[in-house]
Amino acid sequence: MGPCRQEITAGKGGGAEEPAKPLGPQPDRTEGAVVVTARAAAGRRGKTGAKAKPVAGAAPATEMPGLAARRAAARLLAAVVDARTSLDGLTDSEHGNPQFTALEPRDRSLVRAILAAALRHRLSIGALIDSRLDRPLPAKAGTLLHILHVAAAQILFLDIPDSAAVNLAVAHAGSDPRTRRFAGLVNAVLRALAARKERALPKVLATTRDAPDWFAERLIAAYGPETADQIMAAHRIEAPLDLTVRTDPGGWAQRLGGRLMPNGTVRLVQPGTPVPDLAGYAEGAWWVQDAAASLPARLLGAVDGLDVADLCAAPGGKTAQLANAGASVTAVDGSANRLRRLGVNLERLGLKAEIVRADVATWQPDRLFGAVLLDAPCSATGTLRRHPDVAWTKSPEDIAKLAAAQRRLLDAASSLVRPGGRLVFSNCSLNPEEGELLVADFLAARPDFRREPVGPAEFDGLDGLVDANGDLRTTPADWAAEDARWSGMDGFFASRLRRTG
Ligand SMILES: C[S@@+](CC[C@H](N)C(=O)[O-])C[C@H]1O[C@@H](n2cnc3c(N)ncnc32)[C@H](O)[C@@H]1O
Repeated sequence: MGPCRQEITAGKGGGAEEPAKPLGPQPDRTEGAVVVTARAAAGRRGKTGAKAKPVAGAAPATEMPGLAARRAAARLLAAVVDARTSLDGLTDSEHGNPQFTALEPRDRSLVRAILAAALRHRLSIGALIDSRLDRPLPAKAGTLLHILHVAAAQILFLDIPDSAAVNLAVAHAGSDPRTRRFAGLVNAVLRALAARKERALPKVLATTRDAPDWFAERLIAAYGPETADQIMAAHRIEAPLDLTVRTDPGGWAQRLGGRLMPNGTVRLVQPGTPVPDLAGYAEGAWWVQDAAASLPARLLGAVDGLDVADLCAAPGGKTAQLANAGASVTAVDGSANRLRRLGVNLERLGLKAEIVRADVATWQPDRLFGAVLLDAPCSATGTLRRHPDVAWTKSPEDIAKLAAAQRRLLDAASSLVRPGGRLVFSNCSLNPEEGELLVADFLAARPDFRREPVGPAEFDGLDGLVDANGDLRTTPADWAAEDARWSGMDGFFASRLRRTG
């Protein structure tokens, strides 16, 4: 099954390390083009004459401060783009990649920040690197390319001195037998990139879509070119921190220096404090939940005193909403680890639910439910602002497989609804195959269910988020604000169905 990319507790913070001291040669500030070839070895000159110097007087590569973090960043970037491994798993504090977990917390934050920048701008960075080469790198130059991307992400998007980023990349290349002979090329390309970034970066950002072709094409087909471009632009920016609060959202917005969004979500931008240290966290006044993720559970309507099955429930954002609204919730999920997190989250919030570990496809409880929510595991393409690896780890084939699996889960969920009861199907995908088309297919096969269209005025915040069929459809292009940092929401789909027979 696909990953679940919905948060309830602490988001993973970015943040650069303190500026590293310049090590060895300073970047060449020459504005002219430096065109280098793949054959340019250490000591060769680029066309401007910028000599690719070795790192003079530096400590052995393995001892250079900051090098382990860059190695880990390049290793993880390779795992994401070459092996399509999820970044969440790789950067898990306990079970993540050993090169990552061996780092100090400050370096882990740095690696996360580098990877976020490298993935959010992957094609722009690639275009800028290519523009510094007079011929493509050898086909097998994967490691070299990852070193260049990691350094370019720092030079172009992070608050790290160019000289530190360049020198660490040169040392990194020089310390690896696969890339040693390209250390000079790394030096020359990155120096040239740093020297020209003020002019070249805005140009390339304005003309590049930072998404794989298949991803962009599907967005354009589903939403039209204008909205698709807005969605892809939103993916370049770190998403705000959204909180669902138990009571008094206006008061909490004020206390936390945030904004009250139309649906009652409290939105913060770069709060500068780790989530667990924010006021209200310890006493369970709120939980982290994207504004769009808070909408599907509300489509069940008044649930006070109602028996609700929350299927695929962990880590429990929607369970918490339903329990907070007075429902008697049975939270079902197949993952023991994720259910543990759900339990911890509910405990912090002082909320209760019956927790069941089961495969939703085969779970057969001894009763039916008046309301069922299936928040299905999906491609998570709607969460790309928060998980920029998704575009690079997923493929069109994955989407077809995930849609088929969700269709099976929807059939299983439908068998748990009492006649007359409601079923809400939701996920955080932007692909109609996993949303609109899937529900159309279900309804065509199931005369015992009908769609119960959502009225755009049913509760505050739905304005503009309901499609012609009465389904909820949100994208990162919604809720556009003047300042992009306050804009958007995750891409979500939700359809409300009623069992008639
Ligand atoms: C989108 S996430 C759920 C997010 C959650 N509803 C929330 O609001 O916090 C999908 C969840 O489905 C679970 N899952 C995937 N396949 C499952 C299956 N066949 N049976 C039960 N749970 C499953 C995953 O473990 C994951 O926790």
